[in-house]
Amino acid sequence: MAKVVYILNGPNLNLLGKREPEIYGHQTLNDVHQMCVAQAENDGLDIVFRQSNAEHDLIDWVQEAREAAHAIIINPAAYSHTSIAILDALSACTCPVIEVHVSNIHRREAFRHHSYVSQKADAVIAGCGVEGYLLALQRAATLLKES
Ligand SMILES: O=C1C[C@@](O)(C(=O)O)C[C@@H](O)[C@@H]1O
Repeated sequence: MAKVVYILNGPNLNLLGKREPEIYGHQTLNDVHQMCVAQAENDGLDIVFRQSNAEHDLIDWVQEAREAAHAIIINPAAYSHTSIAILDALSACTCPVIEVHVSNIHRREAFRHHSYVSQKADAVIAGCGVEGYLLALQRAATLLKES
């Protein structure tokens, strides 16, 4: 049975490709989904790919992933900087957690420099554009081969 990686996306990432392209680039979330499907196939992984603008959806999906996923890749978007609830949900998981940000949050406004989620994340990828999702999947594949 293939191992399962949940890829969860937070608020406003549905606007990827349209929203501030000078920061987030021109590829859409659907493009990212397709790229992830292709890479996961190569690595023999199954992915569950979701986006929500609602914090409670992300918490429910992390709780679902706690039972169903072998690894979690999450771009919590603005909730990275505010959500102790998402941190708590992730902290209840024993599988690897990889945090992704399309932009380099450390080169942006000061309020983006701190992420609650990073306290739990095994790895953080920021500033690699949407390629960051592929790097995260690659890392998840390595960790899951080791486990
Ligand atoms: O919505 C986002 C996207 C983001 O997580 C990124 O992918 O670069 C960075 C966050 O600060 C921002 O709120």
